Amino acid sequence: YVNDSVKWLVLGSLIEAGRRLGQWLIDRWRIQYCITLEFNEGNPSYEWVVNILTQEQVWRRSREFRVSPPSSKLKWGIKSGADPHTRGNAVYVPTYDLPQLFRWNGYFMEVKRDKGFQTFTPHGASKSNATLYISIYTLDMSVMEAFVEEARRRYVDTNRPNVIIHLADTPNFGPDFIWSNSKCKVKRPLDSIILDEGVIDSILGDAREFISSEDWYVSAGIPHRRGYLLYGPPGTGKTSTIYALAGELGFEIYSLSLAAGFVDDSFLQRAASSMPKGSILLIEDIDCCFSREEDEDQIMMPVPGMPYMATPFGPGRKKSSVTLSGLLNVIDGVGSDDGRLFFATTNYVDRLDAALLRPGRIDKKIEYHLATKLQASMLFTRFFPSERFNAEKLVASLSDLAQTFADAIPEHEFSTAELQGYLLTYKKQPEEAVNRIQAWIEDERTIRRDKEDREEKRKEKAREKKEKRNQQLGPVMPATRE
Ligand SMILES: Nc1ncnc2c1ncn2[C@@H]1O[C@H](COP(=O)(O)OP(=O)(O)OP(=O)(O)O)[C@@H](O)[C@H]1O
Repeated sequence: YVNDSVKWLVLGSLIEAGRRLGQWLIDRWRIQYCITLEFNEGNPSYEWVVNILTQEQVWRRSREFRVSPPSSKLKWGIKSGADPHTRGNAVYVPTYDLPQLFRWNGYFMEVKRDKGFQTFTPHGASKSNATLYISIYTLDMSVMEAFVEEARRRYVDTNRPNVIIHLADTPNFGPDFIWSNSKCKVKRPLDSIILDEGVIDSILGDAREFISSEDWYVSAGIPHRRGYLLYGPPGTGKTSTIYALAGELGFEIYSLSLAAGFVDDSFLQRAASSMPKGSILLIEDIDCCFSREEDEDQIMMPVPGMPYMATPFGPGRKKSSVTLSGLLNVIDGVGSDDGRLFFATTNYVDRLDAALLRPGRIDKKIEYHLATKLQASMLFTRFFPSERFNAEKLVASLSDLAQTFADAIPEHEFSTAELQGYLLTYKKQPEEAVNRIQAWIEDERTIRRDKEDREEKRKEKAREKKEKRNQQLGPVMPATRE
């Protein structure tokens, strides 16, 4: 009995030792003959690899799926030959928690996904940043590059009918987790943007000329970058112009707003440096990082523990955490040798610093205006094209209606977005839209007057509060260093 036990013990030990040796050999073999690539969610390359895995149908043998509504951020839903009109009730996202083996170009590869850790933003939202690991069984390093390049190329091809807009709209807690949200928009035709004649063509021509003259920039020793500032009142088509241009040029947009509290110098720097070639950096509300000394509502807030020191920004004041030097550093660095485009938008051009506006940073400034009569007429015609409306049923012709509509619209008083909003309420009744326009204008004017009165009262109250507080505090010393 003892002999038998010893025999089994020795045999068991031998089997375990053999198993460990086998595992060790497999691990050694993997380390020697396998290249592993890591793709982090929030980095553009994650989207590329997801797209190629979807096209290669790597998920065919997957048995675990996460079900998402189709309206959610569809990183995995971007299918080959993406049809923007396809509608399903749900999207099935393979989880890849177990390694999946597949072949690409004759090479064996393995994909595994790590769910990542849950991060919580100061606003309470949670997000996990997943990581994909792709192991390629080869000694040839060039396969790695070929795979990533192919993934990128296919991603661009897949989304050719669309414009991809990456948004940095969540505070990030990791170095690679910046572009947290991607939207896939159907390309907007340039002629659907109603602007003064030649405006769009001049920007497009300028951008094309810039893209095609990389060699010239290099030989002249000039950084290959081009900056555009689109400024003017809200709702006049600045953002729409950039989206339409990106579609025309086949560029992806990387968009962030300086008004977002979590965007600071370091975030901006990382965001700009994680953009690939052939993309546009779009900074909205660029005026946010310039303080306004003339702001009447500034409330001097006492610094805790130092009653005679004060900071100029009261609670709730929207001031970006990005500094001017941080912003300029990013603009100077954006694609200095990569031919990337930089677009900025603002509603307050007079608040911008001259350092930002100098050529080399902003090369072209385009002003947007509130709608003219001509724009109103063109908008009307776009809303009510003659092919869609049976002219016989209308008392007046569509062109006459467009003219009457335009005549009623005062020049430079309403934005194109406001007119669009009005026309949307009558999208099937062109005559009704014309008949009611005067009443709408009167209503809008009353609403604006009321708003202005309220704003005036609010400012008055803030001024009184400020004076009262200053009297209580005594003289306010500026916060200076000895
Ligand atoms: N000139 C225009 N031509 C066509 N559509 C326009 C125009 N201006 C505004 N619109 C429409 O109004 C809406 C808002 O436009 P958009 O976001 O481009 O304005 P914006 O100038 O960027 O505003 P903001 O300064 O508030 O960001 C969009 O749906 C767009 O289609």
